[in-house]
Amino acid sequence: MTLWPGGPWLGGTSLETTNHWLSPLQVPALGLHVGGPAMLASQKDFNNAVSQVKLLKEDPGNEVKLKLYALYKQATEGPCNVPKPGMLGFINKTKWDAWNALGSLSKEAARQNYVDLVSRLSASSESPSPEAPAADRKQPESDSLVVTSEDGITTIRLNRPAKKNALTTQMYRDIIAALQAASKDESAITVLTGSGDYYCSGNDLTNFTHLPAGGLEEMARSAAALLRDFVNCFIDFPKPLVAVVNGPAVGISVTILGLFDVVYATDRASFHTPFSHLGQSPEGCSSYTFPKIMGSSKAAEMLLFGKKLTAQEACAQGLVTEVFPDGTFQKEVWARLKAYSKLPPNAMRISKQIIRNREKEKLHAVNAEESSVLRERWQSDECMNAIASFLSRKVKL
Ligand SMILES: CCCCC/C=C/C(=O)SCCNC(=O)CCNC(=O)[C@H](O)C(C)(C)COP(=O)(O)OP(=O)(O)OC[C@H]1O[C@@H](n2cnc3c(N)ncnc32)[C@H](O)[C@@H]1OP(=O)(O)O
Repeated sequence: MTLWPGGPWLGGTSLETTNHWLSPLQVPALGLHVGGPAMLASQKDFNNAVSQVKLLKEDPGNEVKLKLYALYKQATEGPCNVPKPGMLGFINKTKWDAWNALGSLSKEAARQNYVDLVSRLSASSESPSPEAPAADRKQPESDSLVVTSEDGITTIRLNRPAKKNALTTQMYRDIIAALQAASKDESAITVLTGSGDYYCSGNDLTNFTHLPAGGLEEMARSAAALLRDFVNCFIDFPKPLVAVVNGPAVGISVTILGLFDVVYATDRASFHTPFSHLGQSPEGCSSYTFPKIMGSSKAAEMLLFGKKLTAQEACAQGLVTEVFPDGTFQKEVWARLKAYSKLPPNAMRISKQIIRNREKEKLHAVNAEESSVLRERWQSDECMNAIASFLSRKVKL
């Protein structure tokens, strides 16, 4: 099926015959009204992305083209308000459905999602080979992350036990690179875990003390961009992704659990999202995934009031798949994962796709919004004071 014959809305010619498969999107992107939070992609970024699409080396397929089409329309015209085409106009109806499915997504968020999608497509069309063997994997820049591949399992291990595996800026970047490599390597399953007694104590609060030349505003801008890229990698990760939660988890290490396929926890683990205490707001798509997983009032208790859950409570709420006694945790979990890793990898990928795909655009929109809100929060007195209190040892969570 081609989705791109000339249609009454866009007046393009058949893309397959002209070899300009996205020509319908080349509607002049000039003179469009755009506003919204400064954090989201600018009009210039959007125009660049529209141009970049024409340079993609590979046709991304109809499903992706449909997404690009819907996001373009939403970004330039806002929510779909044209009449639904009749049953006979099948292609136009498919396009209309895609646009309409974006609901009331703001023009700004649609523009951001369009830019993100094009950037991911450009990156993957530039990658030299679809399968990067583990031996060729670029190793993380620091020892704080250890990536290994064995028995069909790629393991990304946070390795900063003296700091409770708090995530430095470099670690976010290394995790992004590790996930990108794992998505293309030969392993069937990817695992995130921690070294030592903690799984992860969340964002390293000293990240906020390294002020760049542009000051607080620039620090918040670049942290929000990094956060968005980091979370996007989890949203888009194509293989089964398992968290092996070897101890307490705090902040972003908890929120992204909603983007994992399976979460195994030791009975020593706890799950804590103290965002209000820190003058911050939820990320990792938890403002969307947590209410879906555990219901809105349980999610609010965690995300607004910072209620810490035990492993058993988190399991009862659906955030954790299964809890194991600490003494046998590693043995039991790895034995199980080794058995799962022998299942046919393509079947697992495809099943994950079916389960997750229809949520992806929504998750990208949520991620863009959460990052944008946090960019403001990080510049607030509430947040600055909370971080100063932790760093001066006045407060511990
Ligand atoms: C760019 C993307 C941003 C994404 C936004 C993310 C948001 C979040 O993740 S919010 C959550 C942030 N995390 C925290 O607020 C946790 C802060 N840490 C603590 O409250 C405690 O350290 C603890 C409860 C996690 C552990 O307490 P305890 O067992 O008593 O151990 P210590 O406090 O002595 O910790 C040992 C050592 O580690 C340092 N450390 C621990 N966590 C962090 C952290 N998140 N950031 C920076 N440093 C951390 C702690 O300061 C100690 O260091 P030393 O004193 O040098 O030994």
